[in-house]
Order: sequence, then C-alpha cells, then structure tokens
Amino acid sequence: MDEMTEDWSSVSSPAVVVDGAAMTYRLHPGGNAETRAGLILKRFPGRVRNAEPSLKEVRALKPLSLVAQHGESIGVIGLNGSGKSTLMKLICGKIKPTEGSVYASSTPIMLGVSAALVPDLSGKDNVVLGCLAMGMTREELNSKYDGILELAGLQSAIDLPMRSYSSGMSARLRFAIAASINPEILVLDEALNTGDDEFRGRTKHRMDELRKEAGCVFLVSHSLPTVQQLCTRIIWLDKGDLLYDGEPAYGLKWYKRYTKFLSEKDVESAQRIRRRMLKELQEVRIMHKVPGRRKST
Ligand SMILES: Nc1ncnc2c1ncn2[C@@H]1O[C@H](COP(=O)(O)OP(=O)(O)OP(=O)(O)O)[C@@H](O)[C@H]1O
Repeated sequence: MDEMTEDWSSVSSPAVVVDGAAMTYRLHPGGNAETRAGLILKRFPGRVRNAEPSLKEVRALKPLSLVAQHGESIGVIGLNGSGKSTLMKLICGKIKPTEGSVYASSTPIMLGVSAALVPDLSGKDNVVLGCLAMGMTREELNSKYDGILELAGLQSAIDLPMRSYSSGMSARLRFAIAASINPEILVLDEALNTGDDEFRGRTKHRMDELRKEAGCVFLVSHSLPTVQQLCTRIIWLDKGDLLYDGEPAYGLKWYKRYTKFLSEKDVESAQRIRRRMLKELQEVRIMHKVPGRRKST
C-alpha cells in the first residue's frame, strides 16, 4: 500500500483513493502435490477432475476507481463472490492489486482482531488481548477499557469464555474492541450482520462518532437495513464490476429489484438492471498532480 504523500487539503479530504485497481487471483486447482490434500488426490488421478495442477485465474475485481472522503461511511453491497472482501483487502493493504494503485491517508484498520482473540479466555481478557494486539499501550487500554465493555454491552457474559458466545455476542465484542482505537479508516467486513436492533443502535452511535472525528468507515454487509441505517454512501459490486457508487436510497432500490428478479429466476430483467446501472455509472478519473504544473480543469 502506498501512503499518500500529496497535500490534498486544498482539493478535498480523501481518506482512500482507489485508482484503477483490479485483482486477479492465480491458483493451482490441482493443489500442491506435497500437501496432504495433494497426496490424497494423487492416489485417485482418474477420479478427480483437474488433478493435474494447472494455473487458473479468478478475475475478482475489474479496474475500479473511487475516492472515499473523511466523514463518509460507505456500505459495500453485492451478491456472494462479487468482490467485496477483495476490495476491502486491497484498501487495507492485505493484498496488492494486480493492476492500478490504492492510496490511503493512514493505514486502514480492518475489524480483524478476531485472529488475536482466544475462545477459552473471557470477554474481558479478550478485550485486553485484542487491544494490545492492535498496538494499544497499557495506559491507552486502561483509559478505554470501561468504554469498550460498555459499548460491547455484554453484561455478565463478559466474564464467560468467548467460546460460549453466540455469533452476535462475538460480533459485539469484536466491534467494541476494533472501534476503540479511533482509527482514521475503519473497515468492517460482515462484522455487524449478526447484531440485533439494540446493538445496531449502539454501532450507529459509535460510527457517527468516528465519522465526526473525521474518520472514514467501510462496511461490507448483506444486511440492507444495516447499510441503510448506518451508511451515507453505498458501493455495489457485481461479478467484479462496480455497478453503483452514490447515495444509498437509489442504489438500494435497484439492488433490491435486482436480487428479487434473480431469486425469481428472471435473469433477463436482472440483466436489464445490470446494464442500466453500468450505463448510469459515472466514471471516476483520478487526476495525478504533475509537479510544477497547474491542473487545468
Ligand atoms: N484467495 C483467493 N484465491 C482465489 N480466488 C479468490 C480468493 N479470494 C477470493 N477469490 C475469488 O474472488 C471472487 C470474489 O471473492 P470475494 O471474497 O471478494 O467476494 P465477496 O463479494 O466478498 O463474497 P461474499 O459475499 O461471499 O463474502 C470469488 O470468485 C472468489 O472465489
């Protein structure tokens, strides 16, 4: 990930700039012959299709440009496999685009503390662990600890081992930990889908606070009410294409129609909507400043 070095203050205040970024995964469907799975497949060569390793490519994201400003909360919607997580990983710098570039005004934080959390430890202990894993100092942790427990709102369950939590309870805890470090850019991938209405209310409050502190939040979600309630803008991805980038009401209206047609197996009508969205999409072009020259627009 390239950190932005330009002075954007005179133009606007972008938090993330995606400049023609695309992602193609390359993989060997036959697997590595040295792995356990590879050895098993080798014993049944005639029965397993594609047992011979051959390079396959998955075009997860086609070239896409967008600018996310400070103060925005952006919902990322789309069917399974449409490229949402891939875009988030590119934004967080977890993977490098195979084309184009991604710039961020500071390192985006993905709600990724789950990896550091330990199911056998209590919620409280996991708060300590998660915060330290995100690089918080002891002093910061002490000052924020009570606020995190309050935001998680797990009451007495906070003393129970995390393995006893429902997915909604785990989501509360993970969100409370991740949102505690006031990240300038926060990426929430599916984290809030399992929360109930009460938790969504708390989340909205915290997300509004983050945005007011000039943060920028990306929220990947299949829950349209969540996106509608929490986001100021939506991005709709479909089979690696950007279909919509704009205010939520209009995009969600067409997305709901699109998914309804697909569920009714009316592919023709769904395709019509897809074409319409692509036609209406206003292409974003990232202007690169040339040193010593004025931008002429
Ligand atoms: N590491 C990987 N290697 C190969 N292909 C991948 C990899 N990760 C994702 N893909 C493929 O890229 C495409 C986009 O996947 P991605 O996870 O970004 O979609 P998504 O919109 O987040 O899906 P979902 O809603 O199901 O989480 C899919 O076809 C997926 O199979």
